[in-house]
Order: sequence, then structure tokens, then C-alpha cells
Amino acid sequence: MLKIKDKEFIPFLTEEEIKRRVQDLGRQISKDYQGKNPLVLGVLNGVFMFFSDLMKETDISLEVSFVKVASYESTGSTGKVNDLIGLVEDIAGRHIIIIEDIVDTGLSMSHLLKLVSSKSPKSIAIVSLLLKPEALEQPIEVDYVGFEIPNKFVVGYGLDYDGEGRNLKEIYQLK
Ligand SMILES: O=P(O)(O)OC[C@H]1O[C@H](OP(=O)(O)OP(=O)(O)O)[C@H](O)[C@@H]1O
Ligand code: HPA
Repeated sequence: MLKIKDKEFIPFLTEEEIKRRVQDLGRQISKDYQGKNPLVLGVLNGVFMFFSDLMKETDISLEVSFVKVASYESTGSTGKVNDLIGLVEDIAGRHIIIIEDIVDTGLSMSHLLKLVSSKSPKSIAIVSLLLKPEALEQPIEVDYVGFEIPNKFVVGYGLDYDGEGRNLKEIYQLK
């Protein structure tokens, strides 16, 4: 059991389970993007740990960049997405791979997809370590999913509860 502030969490995904799945995803992305020199776009903050581990499991030439959006306060979506660091690269004609730690309601990703697709990329793919199919409010198709999970709040491996818990090696679920 883990306590963060006022909430209790139970173990959900181990370090080993996450590692194995990240290796699979890295292998698959390398195979699919060989010779395409994609621009891999991480969505801060939550993605930092997954992004770094995933990139180490790829063995193709690629470029990386980041955007920063925020929509969550405490354990709930605020219903609006704020751009905190925008897209600075020229992405016209590039293969774009958007990397997220979690697609929950889909609001953040739908916002990002609009932003990215308005700049004429050659292709867009979405990678998310976690997906909550039951929570989706927008019709988002995630091309590479690490784990489909139930509609419960999770923390760890980049994901926070009220700013804390991002440095945990494992993922925990709200009790
Ligand atoms: O599908 P949604 O319901 O939009 O939720 C997913 C988004 O929420 C989290 O970010 P958050 O806004 O908490 O910012 P953070 O990455 O800085 O924690 C997560 O990293 C996704 O970007
Ligand atoms: O379940 C979650 N945990 C942490 N951050 C999140 N952002 C969207 N969903 C979640």
C-alpha cells in the first residue's frame, strides 16, 4: 500500500511488466519507422520517464521534441487543455509520433491532434503507455498502446497525484 497526501494506492503494474512492454513497443516502432526519420513528440510532464525508456529501446534514426499541455488538477480533468509549451519545430512533411503517458478522457490528445494536423505533417501516430477505454470521451485511435487499464486513477512512472508520485518505478492504482 502507498499513501500520497490524502489518498491510498495499491500496486498495479510492476517495474518488470512496464519494462517488458516498453521493449516491445520500442521494437515495433523501430520496425515501422525504419528509414522514415520520424519526429517523436513527447507530451510533458507525465511522459518524461516513459519517453526516455522508450527511446532507449529504439534503434533507428529519429529526432525528439516536446510540447507541454495540462488539463488535470488533483484526480480529475478540468475539461480544458492549456498549451504551456507550444510546438516549435517545422513539422510539415514529417512523420510525427506523439508520445503520451496516458490517454484518459482523450481531451488532451484531441487538442494535440488538431494542433499537429493543422501543420501538414506527412503522417501522425499516437503512442500511449496507458489507455482507459471506458473513460474516452473523444474518438481517439491510439496506434501503439502499452496497457489498456480500467477507469481508475493511477500514479507512478511519470504520472502524478497532485504533483507527487512521478518518480515511482511502478504504477499504482487508487484503492
Ligand atoms: O485524456 P485526458 O483526460 O486529457 O488525460 C490525459 C492527460 O492528462 C495528463 O496530463 P496532465 O494534464 O495531468 O499534465 P501532466 O502531464 O503535467 O501531469 C496526461 O499526461 C495526459 O496528457
Ligand atoms: O489516472 C491518471 N493518473 C494521473 N494523471 C492522469 N491524467 C489523466 N489520467 C490520469
